[in-house]
Amino acid sequence: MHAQPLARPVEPLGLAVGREAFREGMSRLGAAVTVVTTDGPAGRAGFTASAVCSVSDQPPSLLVCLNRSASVFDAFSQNGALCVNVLGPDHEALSRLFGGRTPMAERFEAADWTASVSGAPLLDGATASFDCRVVETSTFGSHDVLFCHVLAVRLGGEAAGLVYFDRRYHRV
Ligand SMILES: NC(=O)c1ccc[n+]([C@@H]2O[C@H](COP(=O)([O-])OP(=O)(O)OC[C@H]3O[C@@H](n4cnc5c(N)ncnc54)[C@H](O)[C@@H]3O)[C@@H](O)[C@H]2O)c1
Ligand SMILES: Cc1cc2c(cc1C)N(C[C@H](O)[C@H](O)[C@H](O)COP(=O)(O)O)c1[nH]c(=O)[nH]c(=O)c1N2
Repeated sequence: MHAQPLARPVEPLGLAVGREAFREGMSRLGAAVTVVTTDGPAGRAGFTASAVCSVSDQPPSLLVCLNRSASVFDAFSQNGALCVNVLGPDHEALSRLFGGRTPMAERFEAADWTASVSGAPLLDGATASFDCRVVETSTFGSHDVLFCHVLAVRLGGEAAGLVYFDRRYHRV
């Protein structure tokens, strides 16, 4: 039998990869919703993040992508500690509050928090919380990628979550 030639006619893929096409595609990559917090010399801050990912279990580590234009950027880069709080099905309003343009005090007033080992606020009632020390930072495009060593994990009572998909929240 003869092997098929590898070259195939190029199919039109649709949208050229500009900013809009990229975002349109990414809107279909569903992601868990988290509120990432910090506290320390540069003060308390927090923001909603979906660009959070497990890196390695040895050492236990994860990454968070943070836009350098966010109001919280200086606090995160100076404190060097953060907590990733995985949101549950009832946390949609909290996600909106931490999703921008709300004064920091107002964001934190909407929930109860416990100080973690790193000093970053742990969200009471989170599905899971990862208390972290930032060990390395890479700058790429508009974002900094914060590589974090996980110091402690706290699990909530129920394994239920909130996913952002197609620009809407979905309870899982
Ligand atoms: N990674 C991120 O920084 C990120 C992720 C999700 C949402 N957001 C923010 O929330 C707003 C609303 O988002 P939406 O999902 O409802 O609609 P959208 O059309 O702005 O974004 C669609 C998807 O594109 C990606 N995206 C959006 N802005 C990005 C950015 N600056 N850098 C990298 N990826 C980005 C995300 O995966 C997002 O879910 C956005 O304007 C953005 O500021 C940022
Ligand atoms: C569902 C969802 C998911 C994300 C965001 C928003 C929303 C609604 N935002 C945006 C981020 O939360 C927002 O820019 C910060 O709250 C900072 O806003 P201020 O600059 O403080 O107004 C966001 N930003 C970021 O830097 N990395 C991320 O992964 C995400 N993910």
